[in-house]
Amino acid sequence: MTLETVSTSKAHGGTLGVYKHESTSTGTGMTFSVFLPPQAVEGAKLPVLIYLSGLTCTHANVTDKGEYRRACAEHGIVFVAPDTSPRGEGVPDDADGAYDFGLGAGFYVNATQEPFAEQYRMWDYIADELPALLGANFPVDLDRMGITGHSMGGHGALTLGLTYPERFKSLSAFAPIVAPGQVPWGHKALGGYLGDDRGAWRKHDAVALIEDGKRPAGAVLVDQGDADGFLAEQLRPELLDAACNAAGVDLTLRLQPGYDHSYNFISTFMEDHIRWHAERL
Ligand SMILES: N[C@@H](CCC(=O)N[C@@H](CS)C(=O)NCC(=O)O)C(=O)O
Repeated sequence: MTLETVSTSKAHGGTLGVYKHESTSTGTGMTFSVFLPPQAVEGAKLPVLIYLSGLTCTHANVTDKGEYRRACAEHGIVFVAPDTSPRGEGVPDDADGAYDFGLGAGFYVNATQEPFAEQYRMWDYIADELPALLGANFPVDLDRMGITGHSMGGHGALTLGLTYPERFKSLSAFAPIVAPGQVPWGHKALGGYLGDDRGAWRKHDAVALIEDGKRPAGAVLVDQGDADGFLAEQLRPELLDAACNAAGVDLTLRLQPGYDHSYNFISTFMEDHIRWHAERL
């Protein structure tokens, strides 16, 4: 597992790095960023937070606009931002080049449908390969790992956190797709990657996972802007609220007045999410 360092730069007393490696999950090169806070001194093992990005993003969107570094430096959290899909020569994309499927839209599943099945293996990448890579190359304590994300990445965080509560000890999301089986983005992505078997979709649908008995490691924080243009059709946080209420899952769902779907919203509440994870890791 060789890592290539693309860049490093000092920030808030720590180091922001961008790294590349050849992924065994996707069979492609994958790029991610890591912020090491100043507490990352020789011999330290720090809690780590993985942030999964949304549609159209690479590692760079949250790295440039997420404004997480000051809070991570304060709380001693390592922040990791992976890409949202495999990329590179020969990696298939949406047939029409649409933004909501294919490149930049891996939806954090292992695809079973051709021509995506070989490389679109973002579930394995985030659940297994990336943590192992972090453990081998950075001063992280994998027993103190949390997960968060935005929109499609919020969906990834919720489904991974619900499926592997022993791995992801803290969980939050910004404007997540909570029930892809019930909304257009999810129908397209889960149908395209997993085929027509809706039973397979349920393993990648946070609301269905809760209905089917999965539980997160602890309480869950979700922030959602009420001026988000995707709220009513694609995100539908009320479905998560209802599932959590029925199942006794401790969900803090905050509807934030006036906020949209952008990084202006995410960066506003990022500090709260870093603190949420720091208190639980
Ligand atoms: N306006 C976008 C829709 C996709 C979108 O809003 N993507 C969100 C995540 S779901 C995002 O973070 N975009 C990148 C950014 O704002 O930097 C498009 O049509 O390309």
